[in-house]
Parts: sequence; structure tokens; C-alpha cells
Amino acid sequence: MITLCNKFADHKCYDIAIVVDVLRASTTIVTLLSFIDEVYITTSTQREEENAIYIGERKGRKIENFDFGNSPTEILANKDIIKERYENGEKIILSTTNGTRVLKNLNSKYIFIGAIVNAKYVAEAVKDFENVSLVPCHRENNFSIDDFIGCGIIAKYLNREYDDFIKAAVELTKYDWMSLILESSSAKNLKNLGYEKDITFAMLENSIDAVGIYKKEENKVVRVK
Ligand SMILES: O=C(O)[C@H](CS(=O)(=O)O)OP(=O)(O)O
Ligand SMILES: [Mg+2]
Repeated sequence: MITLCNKFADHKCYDIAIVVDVLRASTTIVTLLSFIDEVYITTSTQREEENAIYIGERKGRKIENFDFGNSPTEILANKDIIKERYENGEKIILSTTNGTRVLKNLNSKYIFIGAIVNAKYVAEAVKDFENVSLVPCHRENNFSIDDFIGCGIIAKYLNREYDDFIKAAVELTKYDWMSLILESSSAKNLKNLGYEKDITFAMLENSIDAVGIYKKEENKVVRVK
């Protein structure tokens, strides 16, 4: 069974969960995993470690003393320097308004990172599990249609029975879902902040074949594929 587990409604999630934050935490994590193997997760807005690159935002704006915002296109534009410093032993640490907080609070046993950009690949990673929960991060406990659509797009690749939430999300993907995302409150906020490129980037279905799993005890997402 594929269920939708709304954390703001405190639904029970299965042990296999896919956390979905299309704009932008999941997309940023998957982008990072396309060229490094692990991303540390924090809910702090402080630089707590010396030898690290800090990536993050609050309400979309880059955190003042961080190196980069939660912007996958900004990350890609600086891929070489991030990769070089990672390979020299620096940690890559991410802190976002919703996605990293949901990861920290979710109690599922195996937590995968899902987005539109890696939809079929994260579905492939859980193909042997009968029961999987898709966990939209939403936006400060308000429904976020971009994450709901992201769950529907991933569910399309999961050939199992769907709960009614997932049926609705999959149905939505048959319409002009890109316009729905472009008109979402998440997207409008990002457009106002000059991150329009991130919105179109986040909608490129199956454009990145990286999949990460969150290791809660080590506070990090590691690439599994
Ligand atoms: O960084 C983002 O795009 C959002 C900001 S907001 O919460 O939509 O204002 O955070 P995320 O944790 O990636 O949803
Ligand atoms: Mg979001």
C-alpha cells in the first residue's frame, strides 16, 4: 500500500518513507548527491563546525552567515568548489525551513529523499517494499501543492495499491501540474526572492539519478544509488 503521511496531520507513517520537499530541500539534497556522497542535516541556523560548507535558508532567504542558500541551481553553479572542499574533508551541512525539520522529526526506519528530479530512481530504490509512505514536507504546517504533486509523480512509479490521498495526488499529475506548481505559494515566494530558476529546475522529472537515505543517528543523508 502507498500512503500519504501528512506530518502536519501527524499521520502514522510506514517504516519505509520517502520525504518529499520539491521546493527545494529534497531537490537540493538530490542535486548535491549527484556529485558528493553525503549531506549533513541540521535544524540550526548557526555555524557550529569550522571545517564545513553551510547551505540553508529560512523562508527562502539564505541564512546570513551561510555559504549558500537552499538553491540547487546555485549549488550546481558552484559544484567544482563544493566538490573540491568535500574531497578535502569538509562537511556539507544543510538547514532549511521545512525539509530538514521533517527529516529530524520523522520516526520511520528507512527514510529516503524523494523529489520530481529523481522520481523514478527513488521509486526504484523502494521497489522491494510493499508498504511505503510518501511524506510531503509542506510549508510550516500549511498544505503545499508542490510537495503533494511531487508525491503523486513518485507514486506513478510505485506499482502498488494507493490510499485516497495518493490517488488524488496521482490524478493531479494528469493535468497541467507544472502550472499548479508555478502558481504555488512556495514558488511565488521563491520568485519574489529571485530564485525562479530553482522552480523550473525542480520540475525536471527524472533529471538526476541520485537517491539518498537519511541516517538519523549520524544526522546525514548518504547516497545509496
Ligand atoms: O528553501 C525553500 O525553498 C523553502 C522555503 S519556504 O519554507 O517555502 O519559504 O524551504 P524548504 O525547507 O526547502 O521547503
Ligand atoms: Mg518546500
